[in-house]
Amino acid sequence: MTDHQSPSLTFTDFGAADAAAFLAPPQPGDDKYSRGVLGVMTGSSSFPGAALLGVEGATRTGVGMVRYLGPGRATRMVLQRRPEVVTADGRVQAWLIGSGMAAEGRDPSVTAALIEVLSHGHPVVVDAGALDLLEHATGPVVITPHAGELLTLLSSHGISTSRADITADAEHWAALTAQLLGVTVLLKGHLTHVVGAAQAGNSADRALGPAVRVTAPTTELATAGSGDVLAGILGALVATHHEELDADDDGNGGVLARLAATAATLHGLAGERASGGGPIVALDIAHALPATIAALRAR
Ligand SMILES: NC(=O)C1=CN([C@@H]2O[C@H](COP(=O)(O)OP(=O)(O)OC[C@H]3O[C@@H](n4cnc5c(N)ncnc54)[C@H](O)[C@@H]3O)[C@@H](O)[C@H]2O)[C@@H](O)CC1
Ligand SMILES: Nc1ncnc2c1ncn2[C@@H]1O[C@H](COP(=O)(O)OP(=O)(O)O)[C@@H](O)[C@H]1O
Repeated sequence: MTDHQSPSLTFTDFGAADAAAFLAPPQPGDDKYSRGVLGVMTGSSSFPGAALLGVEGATRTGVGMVRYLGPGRATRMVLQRRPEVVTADGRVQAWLIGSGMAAEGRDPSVTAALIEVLSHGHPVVVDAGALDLLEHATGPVVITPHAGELLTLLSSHGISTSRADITADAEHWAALTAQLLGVTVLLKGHLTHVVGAAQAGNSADRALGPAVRVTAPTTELATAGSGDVLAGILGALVATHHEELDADDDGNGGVLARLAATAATLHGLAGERASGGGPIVALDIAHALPATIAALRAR
């Protein structure tokens, strides 16, 4: 526990029925652009695989198009496996940034590109190695830290806690972070906690909510790259729901929080389907997404 006050929120369970509401198929009048284009700036020479994992998560969730902009080796890996991905710059409706990057030692040109993305005003999913750049965001942001990444983020704001504390009291720390930073928080773990936050206002009077909890249906999700796939799933959902996000005027980031909880739910159910009781690798989660989405739509 901690001395830092967090808003008193009541967390409710978010499950398959809630997620199904955000998984409708495209409409007859849709095309790839109207469905939504996701820009992805992820991966590095140290972690090129994270780029592919996020792109697989996004494309298997269903999205009009993915534009991947990253380092050469990661780009080659992405294109080799997913020739559908466009690697030219252009218009997007949402961004996914930071997976497979490390804030420390990040190339200045990469930092500048990430800051430019954040300053465009599009919704952005911010993961791993871009979490230090939140102050540059001008549009809605959802962050996807695990407890260790949240610890680093909070210490950069002068808040000292521990990884164990964050895990033990995830509701508190997710709510405190949402209130402090004005971003929707998806705090990963066996239980994933999501708190929506209004961008506007300051930490003293910021509107928060909804606050929801997603329980993982399998512990096999605890494997390298699993979170990179989750970030891709969320990126696709944000891109394909950009119009609902634009119209979200309830002042507390409600749509973004529900999309985040949908991503965690889908990720868990796909992992469970892929596992069938046995071990999985991260790509298995991505591959199980279409059948998982079909099952949720059929409910
Ligand atoms: N295939 C890939 O390219 C993958 C890339 N990843 C990327 O790797 C970056 C770092 O993510 P992490 O979640 O590892 O960051 P963490 O903050 O959990 O860990 C940072 C570093 O601490 C060390 N560490 C922490 N706990 C440890 C333990 N129990 N045993 C041994 N070493 C430990 C590791 O050296 C690790 O690199 C992110 O950008 C992430 O997206 C990971 O998602 C794993 C897969
Ligand atoms: N014990 C667990 N049971 C169920 N899910 C877990 C467990 N541990 C981690 N996860 C899930 O696995 C994913 C791990 O993400 P992350 O820590 O970012 O790993 P990586 O950086 O290797 O992708 C998250 O979605 C998290 O919720």
